[in-house]
Amino acid sequence: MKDQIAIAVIGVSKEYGSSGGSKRKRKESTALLALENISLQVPAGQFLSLIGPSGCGKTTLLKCIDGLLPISAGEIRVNGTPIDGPGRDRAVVFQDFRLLPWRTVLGNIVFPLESVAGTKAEREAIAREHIELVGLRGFEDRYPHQLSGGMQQRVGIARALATNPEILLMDEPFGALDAQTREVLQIELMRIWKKTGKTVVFVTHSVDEALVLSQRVVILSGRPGQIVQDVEVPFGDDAGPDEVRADPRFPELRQRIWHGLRVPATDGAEVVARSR
Ligand SMILES: Nc1ncnc2c1ncn2[C@@H]1O[C@H](COP(=O)(O)OP(=O)(O)OP(=O)(O)O)[C@@H](O)[C@H]1O
Repeated sequence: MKDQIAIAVIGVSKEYGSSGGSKRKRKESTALLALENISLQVPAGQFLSLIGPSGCGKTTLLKCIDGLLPISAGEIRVNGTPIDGPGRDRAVVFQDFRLLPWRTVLGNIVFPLESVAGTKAEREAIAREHIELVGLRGFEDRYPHQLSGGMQQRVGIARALATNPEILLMDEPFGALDAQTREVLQIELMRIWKKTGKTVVFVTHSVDEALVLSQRVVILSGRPGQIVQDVEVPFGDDAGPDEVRADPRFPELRQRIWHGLRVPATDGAEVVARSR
């Protein structure tokens, strides 16, 4: 299982505004090359972070892997099979949680299970297991507006995991949270990742967050996004945020990633990233 390739991105490019209409019309329209010739293999169970300047195509790549967005060139395979749309083997966690406001915590987590076979009692039992996993026992009957941002994102993570996808795609999941909540959820996510063994692709703007969480950091250039560096993170899966930051190798790695982020965009886009 460990050496199996969960996600293979093979020579993928993505151009927005390039489908439909005549060739001349497409050229005249505002076609935009977001990703260019991305190739990436993610072994099963790996925690990989994608980092890059704003607008470099991180979300686009995540959506392409999810199958939500058609690609313009190349191929994406999940467990060796080319994808042609979203599938139950993948789930996404969004920055803005995207919970159903009229449903309780339990109702939100049950929701994706409703299209899956099983009785109501079975679905609720699975949802309760995941409520427990993300530390929300006792909050089953609360509505999203009654929860803090951090708690809402715990629901988002539980909902994504409830259908037992093999791959978790996380699009800046902690970007909307304050620094303290963010760190608490980073620790929680590490615990959940180790317990579930999911393959995780995690988009972030934060170099520190990428280093604290991941086994590997892939750096994209400014638009069109291309892979400029692929960095193995050596701190080990059991190192918490404080230990990672205290590691003598941390400053050098951090510097190396920052350097990678300074590769100028071919279209002159601004290079932006956050240190935390
Ligand atoms: N639906 C769309 N139609 C046209 N262009 C789009 C669309 N979605 C994204 N883009 C453009 O594609 C480029 C990549 O966008 P994307 O959101 O993937 O970048 P990102 O790296 O995730 O950005 P950020 O870090 O700011 O969230 C940007 O220039 C964006 O304006």
